[in-house]
Amino acid sequence: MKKSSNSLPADMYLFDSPKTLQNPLLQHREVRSDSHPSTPGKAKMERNNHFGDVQSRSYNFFFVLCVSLFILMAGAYMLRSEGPSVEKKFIVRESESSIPDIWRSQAWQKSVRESCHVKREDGLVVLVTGAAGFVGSHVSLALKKRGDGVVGLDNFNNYYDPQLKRDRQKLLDRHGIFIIEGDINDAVLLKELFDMIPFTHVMHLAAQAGVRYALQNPHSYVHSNIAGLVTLLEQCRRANPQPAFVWASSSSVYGLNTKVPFAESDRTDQPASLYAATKKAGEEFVHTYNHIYGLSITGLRFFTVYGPFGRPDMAYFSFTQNILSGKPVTIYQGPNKVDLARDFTFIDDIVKGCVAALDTSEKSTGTGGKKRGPAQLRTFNLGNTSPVTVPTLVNILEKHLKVKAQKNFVKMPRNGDVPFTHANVTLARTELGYNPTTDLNTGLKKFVKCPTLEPSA
Ligand SMILES: O=C(O)[C@H]1O[C@H](OP(=O)(O)OP(=O)(O)OC[C@H]2O[C@@H](n3ccc(=O)[nH]c3=O)[C@H](O)[C@@H]2O)[C@H](O)[C@@H](O)[C@H]1O
Repeated sequence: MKKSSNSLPADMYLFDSPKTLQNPLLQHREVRSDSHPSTPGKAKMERNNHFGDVQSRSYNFFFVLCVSLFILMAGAYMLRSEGPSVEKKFIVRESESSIPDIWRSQAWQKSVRESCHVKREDGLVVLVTGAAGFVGSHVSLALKKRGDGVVGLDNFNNYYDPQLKRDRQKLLDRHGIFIIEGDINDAVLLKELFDMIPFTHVMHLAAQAGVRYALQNPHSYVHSNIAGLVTLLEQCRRANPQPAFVWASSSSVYGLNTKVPFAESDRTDQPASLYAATKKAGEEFVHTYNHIYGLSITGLRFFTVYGPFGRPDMAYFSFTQNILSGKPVTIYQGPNKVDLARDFTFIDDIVKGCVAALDTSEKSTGTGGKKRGPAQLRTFNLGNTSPVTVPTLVNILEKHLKVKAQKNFVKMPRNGDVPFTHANVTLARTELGYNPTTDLNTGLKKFVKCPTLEPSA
């Protein structure tokens, strides 16, 4: 068993410039209404009354049919269009003829190769998906700083302010990490990339995150967390050499499980949200790829990760913005006004868990799509092991911000939330040397100092 000794230098938290972060839920896609069916002509009806009646009735029928079809199609389109237009950047290229010139350019290929350059003995060569995201940017930096080769892949979608992702990209760029702007559903891009670089590992962190947003845009979860995952796994199983695959599942897979603390062997067949259902589905898919193709796979169930450079859609972040701008915070409560609780886990602890998972991954056993023997398949909880209630989270924020919060307590809506999470990390401790050391008070103090924070507009 190898243990990770990675630690993160303080300068990884420095942003180029503070930015005001927008609420992604306020963005809407416009619905087109300029395509009406054409009206049937009158001329033939006037030439023959009888035939005209029949024809008129069939024209009327045809007209009603067209209008009904139009309404159905418009309705379907409007349903798909709710919420931010996260889907607009999705690209599914089907042939090599559609490869953009830039990928063929020497400059682009040089950027990819240099980013993947390994600077330590036995260093890894890692593709990090979601590298402009919260966890992805931190993990990429940690790997690069110890001498591994790292290239990122991110579609820079607008689920939350893409400027934050661009700021992370600039930081990674300063450390020699190139992020390819592309989608995990783009099989042609993936093939091109794997043909160029023999990745030893894939750290798959790209996902449609957020529990409550799944009510508004379920398709984006299916697209990223299921279709995108399968596209990436397809590429990994065909690759020669096959990389070891480490990916982000979620504490949300425990769903309605009431046995605490949550252990990896507990029930995960009762998801409470569509987000959870897609992560659980992902766990089933990776099992299949391990079984059929010999891919070495490690799934990490993250428990409510927070910290500097974080996600503005999460409660600790949006609460901070609201407190700073004098707006109330809405605190959900369970039945009988029971406080909700989360096993909030600080980003540095999560990064150590991710790096340790990469370091302890065994090689995949297949080559070029054929399994040669059984391969490693693991699942670990990465949590903090000490749940904290949401009102306590707000109290800690008030203390560090030195501002009193206006608190609105409301009954928890039926939005996919679960009342509490609590990780048992015995397995990760034993096999990864995982040892979370940052309590919520210390972690939020670091978060509040992050220069990206500004009051909400
Ligand atoms: O571990 C995970 O698997 C997930 O963690 C995270 O989900 P959650 O644990 O739901 O975090 P987060 O939104 O910060 O809400 C925290 C608490 O505040 C409560 N909450 C939230 C909003 C609000 O307005 N009021 C409120 O009380 C809310 O009811 C909850 O009790 C990731 O977003 C998700 O992508 C996934 O990774």
